[in-house]
Amino acid sequence: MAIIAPSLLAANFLKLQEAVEMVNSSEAEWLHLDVMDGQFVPNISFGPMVIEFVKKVTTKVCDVHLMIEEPSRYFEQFKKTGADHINIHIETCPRLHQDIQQIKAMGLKAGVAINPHSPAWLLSDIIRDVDIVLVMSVNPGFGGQRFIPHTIDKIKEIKQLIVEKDAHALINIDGGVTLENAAEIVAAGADALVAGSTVFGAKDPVAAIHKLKNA
Ligand SMILES: O=C(CO)[C@@H](O)[C@H](O)COP(=O)(O)O
Ligand SMILES: [Co+2]
Repeated sequence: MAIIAPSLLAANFLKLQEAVEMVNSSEAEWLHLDVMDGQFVPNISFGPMVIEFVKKVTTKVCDVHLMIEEPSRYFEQFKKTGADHINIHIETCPRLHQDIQQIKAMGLKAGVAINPHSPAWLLSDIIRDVDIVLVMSVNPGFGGQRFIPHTIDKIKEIKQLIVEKDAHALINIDGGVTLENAAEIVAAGADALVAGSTVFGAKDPVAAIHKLKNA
């Protein structure tokens, strides 16, 4: 069964506490928090101040996805406000190895996120150092987009790389995950699924999480 990480980006921001409490009452293990800076991605979402309040209510693991330029400037701040995982993009980090070591030295799990255009082999020399690979199955910046089909092959390639390199990273898929495609994504090798609109757009979000988990 996959780990489920509902993305708060799709919640009603006027009712964030209700959204976090709904996730608390569900079978989800992680809470995915999308931080966007209007530079690396065209959208601006929320930052450490919001996460600090979310952390006071959530009982789940805080999986922070940094879609920002020079993310290392903010590692300390995100740790302080409650991140358990910090995911950074391979596309924004010229010193990725150093940044990953820094996240782990703070006692957090380190994830590397990879955009749809970046090939799986780029992970070859970092895969043994990371706890999570966050595979973007949409172009980052917005919720509610359609899953890019070639991600399925990419998941298989990354899974193979993990086996070949005797690595232990979890594969987390982010973007366009639905009740219809979740089973195929898990069958390809995904360990975790981020879901924004599928969860928060559902009439019964707790049931949607249950269905994703059992996909
Ligand atoms: O990082 C991102 C988007 O950039 C995601 O985490 C989205 O928030 C997922 O939303 P859905 O595609 O599930 O609606
Ligand atoms: Co995300």
